Amino acid sequence: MKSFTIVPAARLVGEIAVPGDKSISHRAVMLASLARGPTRVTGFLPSEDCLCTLRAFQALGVDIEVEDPTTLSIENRFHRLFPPREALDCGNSGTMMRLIAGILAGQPFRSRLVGDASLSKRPMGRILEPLERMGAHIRAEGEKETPPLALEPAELHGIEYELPVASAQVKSCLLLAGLHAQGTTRIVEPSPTRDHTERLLVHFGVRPLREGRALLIQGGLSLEGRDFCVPGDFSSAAFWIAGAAAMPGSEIRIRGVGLNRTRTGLLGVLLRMGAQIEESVEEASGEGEPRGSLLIRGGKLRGTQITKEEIPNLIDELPVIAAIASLADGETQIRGAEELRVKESDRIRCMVENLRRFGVPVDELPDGMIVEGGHPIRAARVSSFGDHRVAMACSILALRADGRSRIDDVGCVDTSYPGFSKDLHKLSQAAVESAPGWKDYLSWVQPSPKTSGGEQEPRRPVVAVDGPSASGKSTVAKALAKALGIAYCNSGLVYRAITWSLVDKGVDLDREQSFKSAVRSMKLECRIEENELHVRIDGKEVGQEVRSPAVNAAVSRVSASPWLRKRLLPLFRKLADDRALVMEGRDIGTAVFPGTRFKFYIDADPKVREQRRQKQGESDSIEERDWEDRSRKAAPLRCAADAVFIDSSRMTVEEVVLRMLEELRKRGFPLPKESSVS
Ligand SMILES: Nc1ncnc2c1ncn2[C@@H]1O[C@H](COP(=O)(O)OP(=O)(O)OP(=O)(O)O)[C@@H](O)[C@H]1O
Ligand SMILES: Nc1ccn([C@H]2C[C@H](O)[C@@H](COP(=O)(O)O)O2)c(=O)n1
Repeated sequence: MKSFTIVPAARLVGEIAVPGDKSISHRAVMLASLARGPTRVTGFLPSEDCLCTLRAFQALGVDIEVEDPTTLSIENRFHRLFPPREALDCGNSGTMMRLIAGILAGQPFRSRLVGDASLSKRPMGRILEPLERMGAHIRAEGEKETPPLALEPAELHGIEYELPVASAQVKSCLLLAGLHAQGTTRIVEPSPTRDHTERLLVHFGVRPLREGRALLIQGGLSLEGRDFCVPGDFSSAAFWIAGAAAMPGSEIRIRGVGLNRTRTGLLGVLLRMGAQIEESVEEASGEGEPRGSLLIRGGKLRGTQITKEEIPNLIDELPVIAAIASLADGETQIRGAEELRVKESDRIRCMVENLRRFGVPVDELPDGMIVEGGHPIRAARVSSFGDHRVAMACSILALRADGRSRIDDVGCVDTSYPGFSKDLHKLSQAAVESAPGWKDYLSWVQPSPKTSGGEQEPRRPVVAVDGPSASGKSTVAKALAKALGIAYCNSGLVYRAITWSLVDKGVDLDREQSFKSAVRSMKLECRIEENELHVRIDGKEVGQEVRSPAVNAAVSRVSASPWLRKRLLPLFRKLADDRALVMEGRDIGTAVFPGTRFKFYIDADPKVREQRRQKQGESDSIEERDWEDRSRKAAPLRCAADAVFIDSSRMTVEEVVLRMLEELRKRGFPLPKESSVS
C-alpha cells in the first residue's frame, strides 16, 4: 500500500498550476460524447475517476482519442449511444455514477453500472426516486439502494421535482435525463449548488431556463460539439490555498484555476479567518467557466463558524478546513455537513480520528465537528481511509507537525490529484532552501521546544549525544569519551538488552500486561566498568546478540513504552551521580539530562546512514526505526534547542570528534590537559 512520509516545513512558497477540474472533466467528456460534431477537450484531468468516464463513453460507441494525457478529441459520429458489452465501471466516482445514470436512464438498451468498494456503499436512492418518476427502469442491486445499478430500456417524460437535499450530482443527473425526456423537466433546488452542468450545456448550445430556484430543461434538444478548456481544479488548489494561508511566511501563486462562485466558498471562510488572499479573474467569459489566479500570503488564522448554508459551496474543502482549523487560534465549528458522512469515506469520522492522532482536540458532531486550534501538532501515522481528500488534508496538517508523519493508503490521491506529492515537495521544499544539504530531510530535525530552563544541571559533567540510527553517534560518543578520559554510556544498549530478553522469552509485545510483568521480573543491572557501561540481564552480560535482526526489528516498539521509559530514567540519571560521562541515545539532551550544557545532535543523510549500516553487515530497517523513534509519544527523538547539530555525512569520525571537543571548550567543559582523538 502506498504511503506518504511528510516532512515538516515552515511554510509553502512557489507558483503552480493545479491539474484540471475533476467535476468539469467528467461533464466535458459526457456532454461532448452526446454532442453532434467534434470537440477537443484540453486541460482534462487524467485521474482514475475521469478515466472511468472516458472509458465508459468509448464503451458506449463514442470515438475518443487521447492526444496526450490532458487533451482529448471526442466525436459521436453516429449521433447515438450503443449498448455496452459489459458493465460500466465507475471506479470511485459518485459523480460519474449519478450523472451517467441520468444519461443511460432514457436509452433504448440495457446497461449496468458498477463501482469500487467505497462507491458500492454510497446511497443512490436520491437519484433512483426522481428517475423512476420520469419513467426510468432502474434498480439498485446493493443493500439500502447502493450500487451496482441495473438499467433497462425506457422512455422518459419530464417531471417537476424539488430536491430534498441540495446536490449538484442529483441536479445534473436530472438535467441530463431531462435532455432525453419528452417535454420539460423542472428541477427546484433548496439552495444553489455548483453549476458546471448548466454552464457546459450552454457551451454545447442548450440553455436551461432559470426561474428563481427552478431550472427547466427541454427534452429532445441536441448538443453541438465545441472545443472546451477545463480550468484548474479549485478543490485541488484548496489544499495549497488553505495550507499557505495558515502557515506564516508562506507565499504562493496558483495560476489558471477555476473561480466559479459555486465552488469558491472556501475563500470566504479563509478571509473570515484572517487570511490574505488576492484573486484576479483572467477569464470571466460570460457563461463559461471563470478562471484566474490566486495569490496567498500566510499568517496566523483565527477560528470561525461554518454554517449549513455555506456547505454546498465548500463541501469538498471541509477536510482541509478541518485540518487548518487545527492551526488557527481558537475554536472552529463546522455544522450542517452531514452529507460528508456519505462521501468517499465518512469524512467527519475519518478527519476526527486523524486530527486526534495529530494531537488536536476535536469533538465529533452528527453533522460536523468542533476543532480546537492552536495546540502543537504531533507527528502521527494516519490513514486516508481510502479517501483522497482526507489523505491530502492530512498531508497539509502534517507539514506543521513536530516530526515526520506518515499518511497510509494514499493510492486514492490519484482519483483527483495525480502529482500531488510532487507539488507538495515543490512548494514545501522552497521553504527549507536555507537548510544546508539534503533539504527536506533537515527540515524535520527541528529544535524541540526550549526547555523551561529550570532543569537541574547533573551533579557531574554530562555530555549528551543524540541522533537517529546509524548516524555514527555511538562511534563518536565513544571516541569523545576516550579523548576526555571519562565514561561512555550507550543508553540504547539498555533498551536493546531488554528487547533481546523479551524476544528470547517469546513475550507478546502487543499484550501490555505480559510485557510489563516480563520486564518487572527481569533482573537488570547497569554498571560502569573500565569507563564503559555494561548491562546484565538475569545475571548474563549482554553482547552482540542485542544487535540481531530480531532485536533491531522490535527495539523501537519496546522503547516507545512510556511506562518503560519512566522506569529507566532514574537508572540512567544515577550513572552520573559519581562520575562525568558521555551518554548517547535518542532523548539524552531532551529528557534524561535536559539540564546539561553539553549537548550534541549527530545526524547524516539517510542514504549515508543506510550505507554505513550495510557496511556493518547488519540488517536494520533504519527508516522504519527512525519513524517510530520520532513519532512516539514519550520522549520522541528530537534535536534539543540548545544542542549543537552536526551533519556527519561528509565528515570523518575524527573531524566530528574534534568539532565536539571545540564546542565543549567553548561551553566551558572541564577538558583534560591533553585531549587527543585516536
Ligand atoms: N563520520 C563517520 N564517517 C564514516 N563512517 C562513520 C562515521 N561515523 C560513524 N561511522 C560508521 O557508521 C557505522 C554506524 O555508526 P554507529 O554504530 O556509531 O551509529 P549509531 O548512530 O550509534 O547507530 P545506532 O543508534 O543504530 O546504534 C559504524 O560502522 C561507524 O564506524
Ligand atoms: N535514549 C534512548 C536510546 C535508545 N532508544 C531506543 C531507540 C532505538 O531504536 C533503540 C536502540 O538504540 P541504538 O542502539 O540503535 O542507539 O533504542 C531510545 O528510545 N532512547
